[in-house]
Parts: sequence; C-alpha cells; structure tokens
Amino acid sequence: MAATDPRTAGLEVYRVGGAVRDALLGWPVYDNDWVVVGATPDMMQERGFKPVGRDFPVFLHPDTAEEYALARTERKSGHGYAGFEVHASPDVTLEEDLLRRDLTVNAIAQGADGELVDPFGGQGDIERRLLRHVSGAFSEDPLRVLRTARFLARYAPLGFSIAPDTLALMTDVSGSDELEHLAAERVWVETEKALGEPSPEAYFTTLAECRALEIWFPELAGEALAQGLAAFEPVPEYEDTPLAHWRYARLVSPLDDPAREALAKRLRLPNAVAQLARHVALTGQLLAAPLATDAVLCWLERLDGWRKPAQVKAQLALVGVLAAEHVATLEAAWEGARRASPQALMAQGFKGAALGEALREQRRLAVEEAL
Ligand SMILES: Nc1ccn([C@@H]2O[C@H](COP(=O)(O)OP(=O)(O)OP(=O)(O)O)[C@@H](O)[C@H]2O)c(=O)n1
Repeated sequence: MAATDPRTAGLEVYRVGGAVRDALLGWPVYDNDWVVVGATPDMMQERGFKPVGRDFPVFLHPDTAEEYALARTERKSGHGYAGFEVHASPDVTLEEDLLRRDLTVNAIAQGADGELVDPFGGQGDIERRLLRHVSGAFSEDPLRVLRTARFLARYAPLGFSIAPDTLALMTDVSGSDELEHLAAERVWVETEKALGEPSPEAYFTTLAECRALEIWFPELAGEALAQGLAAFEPVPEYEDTPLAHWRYARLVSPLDDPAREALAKRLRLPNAVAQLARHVALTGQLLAAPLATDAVLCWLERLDGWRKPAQVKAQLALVGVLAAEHVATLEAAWEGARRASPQALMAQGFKGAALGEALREQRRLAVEEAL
C-alpha cells in the first residue's frame, strides 16, 4: 500500500512490529504499525497526518487511521515513563529504531517492496521459536518484563520459549526497583491481555521464574500460584463477562479475603473485576461442601441476589461448568427466595427489625424447600 498511497509517496516507510511478526507466523494481521525514516513532523502534517504522540512523534494516517511513527532512539534518564529521553530526527536510521525495541521478533521491518529488514535475527528466532531481547536496552522499560511473559502466554502453544539470557535480564529488572515504578493500570492491562491468551498460565509462571510475581502479585507467590492455576479452568461463557475476567477471578479464588482484596487494591482493578473475584470465591466456597440451607441463603445474600439478579445469573453460569448437577437446585432456591415480599409482610404489620427477620425467615424456608 505504501507504494501507491499518495500520502506516503516519496517517504521511506516500513511496516514494523507485531504486524510483521504475526504475518511471518501466518497469523491474521488486523492492525499495521509503520515507521517513517528521514522525515520531520512538518512533512507529516503537510501530508495530512494527524499528530497523536505526546511523548514521541506518532501520527495517524488520515484515511486508514494506522500509526506512523518517526524513527527514534530512546534513552532512559529516570524512573517510569517520564524518564525517557526521546530523540527523533531525520538522521535516525531504521536500524537504530529497531535496536531500541524489546524482542527480536518485534524488531523486523518490511519495506514497500516487501523486502524484510531484520538486523537482529528476528526471523531466525521465529523459526527457533524464541523470544529474545534485541539489546541491553530491553531493561530500560520494565513493562517489557510483563510484555515478554504475555507474548509467551500467546505463543507458547506454537512452541515458543524465552531465551535464557532474556529471562536473566527480566530477573535483573525485577531485582532492581524499576518494576515497582510501573503504574498499576499498565500492569493490569498487560495481565488482562495475558489472561485472554491461549496459555495464560505461562504468563504467571514466567513472572514467578523471573521474580516479578512477588513484586506485583505477592499473594500469588509460592504455593498459592499452583493452587490458583489449578482453579483456572473451566470458566463459563456468560454474556459480556470477558474470559480474562473469569480467569482472573478463578486464579484468585483460593486466596483468603484479605489477600484477594490486597491484590485488587494494588492492581487498582476495575470494580467489576474485583467484584467478580469476590463472587467467584463465594461460589467456590459454596460448592466446596454439600449444599446447606444457610450456606445457600448466605450466598444469595452476598450476591445481592434480590436487587441484582444478573450477579446470581453469572454465578449460576459458573456453577454450570463447575458442578452442573447443582444448577437446577440453586436456581429453584433463588426463585423461591425472591418471591418473599416485603410489601406483603408490611401489610401483615411487620416493620423495622422484625420485618427484616420475617423476610429472612421466608427466604430461608424457600431455600430449604428447594434443597
Ligand atoms: N514496551 C514496548 C512496547 C512496544 N515496543 C515495540 O513497539 C511495537 C508495537 O507495540 P505494540 O503495539 O504494543 O505491540 P505489538 O508487538 O504490536 O503486539 P500486539 O500484537 O500485542 O499488539 C512492538 O512490536 C515493539 O517493537 C517495544 O519495543 N517496547
């Protein structure tokens, strides 16, 4: 497309990153990233590209909305993302831009003629099924520890592993205080993506191996990880609840409540995810023993089942994959208990604490009947 596109005619443009990698793997490519060598921001804007980068010069193509970044080098000068010195100028070469990237498989460029530029052996590493860092610059961005673990969660089924030297670098980064300086939201974004991949357990076992797990997920370090991973599957398909969120909730379901909440707080989880994790833990506890009236009533109460039916339905979907034989019973218990009506009891003269007690007793009887 670059060859015929008037917007990029005369510019030195390469397809880079994930698009080239996935095309070489024979995977579908939905989204192209481009690097532009020898250009200035003015040249891009004159051609109608829209600047979007705050920290470095990136532009959106006015027609395709794909990202075009000017070739740049980066140097670490402090902690976190504020601490990057970016140098983008027309004299930065393609090789220099590729050198600053994380993994060799992500550092392959493809010219308009289809020719690959691969100075760091990315194609060889794709053939060898190896995730390998490009250079020591890998360590300048601690997010790459999580990204590499996430790529393994995606590509492990293809036979990929992490090169020992790269794992050693990841361990060094975890041992410095760099990883702690990441924003919790970025850690969650990587984790959420990893949880949606074909081998999510590879993400967590890799983080354990390079000792990053104990920094961001200390509650899952050691024996807790094996327990969490054993609880990973199966999860249901339920309306809009993403697979990644079910898996997260199952992973942390063996933890005790304070540990689960501490993790949610550290990761600054979206409320919906933290709540799902609580509910999934409740369901796990319910199913760990034979169904008993008080336990079922308590489960329904803690799911806020009278006011929030969707929360019970989601957990019934989970019961459907964990202990299908209980679904009909629990559904009947819930339907029965929901029929208890505060209005009817008020009409009979109940009020205040006595109303609450009478209501609970009616619900208890309905649950008992269903069991
Ligand atoms: N911390 C990062 C983030 C990105 N990159 C580089 O920027 C490219 C694009 O990054 P991104 O879009 O985040 O990832 P993709 O590789 O495209 O992967 P995905 O398939 O997950 O989108 C990567 O391939 C890599 O070359 C990097 O070196 N270090």
